[in-house]
Amino acid sequence: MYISGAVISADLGLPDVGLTTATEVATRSRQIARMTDLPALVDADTGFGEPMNVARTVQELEDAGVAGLHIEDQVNPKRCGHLDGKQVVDTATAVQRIRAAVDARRDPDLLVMARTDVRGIHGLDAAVDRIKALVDAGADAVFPEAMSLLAEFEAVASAVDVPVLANMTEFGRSDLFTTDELAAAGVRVVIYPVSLLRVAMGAAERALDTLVAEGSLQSQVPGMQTRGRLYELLDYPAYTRFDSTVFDFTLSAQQGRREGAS
Ligand SMILES: C[C@](O)(C(=O)O)[C@H](CC(=O)O)C(=O)O
Ligand SMILES: [Mg+2]
Repeated sequence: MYISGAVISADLGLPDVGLTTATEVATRSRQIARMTDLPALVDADTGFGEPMNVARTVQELEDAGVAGLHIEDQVNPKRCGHLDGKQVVDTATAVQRIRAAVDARRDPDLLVMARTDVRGIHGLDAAVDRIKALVDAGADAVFPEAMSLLAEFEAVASAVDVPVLANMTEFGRSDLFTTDELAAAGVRVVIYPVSLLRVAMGAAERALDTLVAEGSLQSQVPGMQTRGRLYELLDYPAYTRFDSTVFDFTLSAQQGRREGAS
């Protein structure tokens, strides 16, 4: 399960250009990680400062309950890896960030993933060299950003022994390869970082247009998550052990109230 920096930024009404703080990302990560038993991988951007800040970021995220995080080699202010005009730090600085992250973790199982944005600036060969240096520095997995061809993933996967991640973000540099295609290219982890935000916000905008056009959301109801499903996800029934009235409503009672009101 992936916790996206771009989505945390959007959630705060901010562009994804390094404006969020480590505290905001850790707080949101804690809220998300507690809702699932799946391992959570969080986007730690550049680590929020110098290598010493990277160390503190790693511990804050570890305390938030994530299973792993990735640190990238962009300069600050960072930007979406699929945009033009990115800049990266030199290899020594990138390596220092990863070393700081690896040394700072207290849980040896916390996954430290190194992301490199070099591909979009200096090309694939330079990206592969950078990735090898990051793995030598202790990275447990790698995230080659803004790749465009399957063959590029293959080149990275055959250059290192650690798992390789593919970023299948829409409207980016890469075609949206299938998981089978990526697996055949040696990729072991795939993220769809902003996809559910795009799906949900696409639906929200269409619903608002409908409300303006039709004066009601009635026609949208079949596409909505039901009240029952939401309550199931939030585990309402579990709270009846504290207060038996918490979950004593029925849909027919609601129906009755509606009819009574009309
Ligand atoms: C993966 C990513 O870092 C993110 O924050 O989710 C972004 C996603 C995006 O902007 O599409 C990225 O830089 O690729
Ligand atoms: Mg990001």
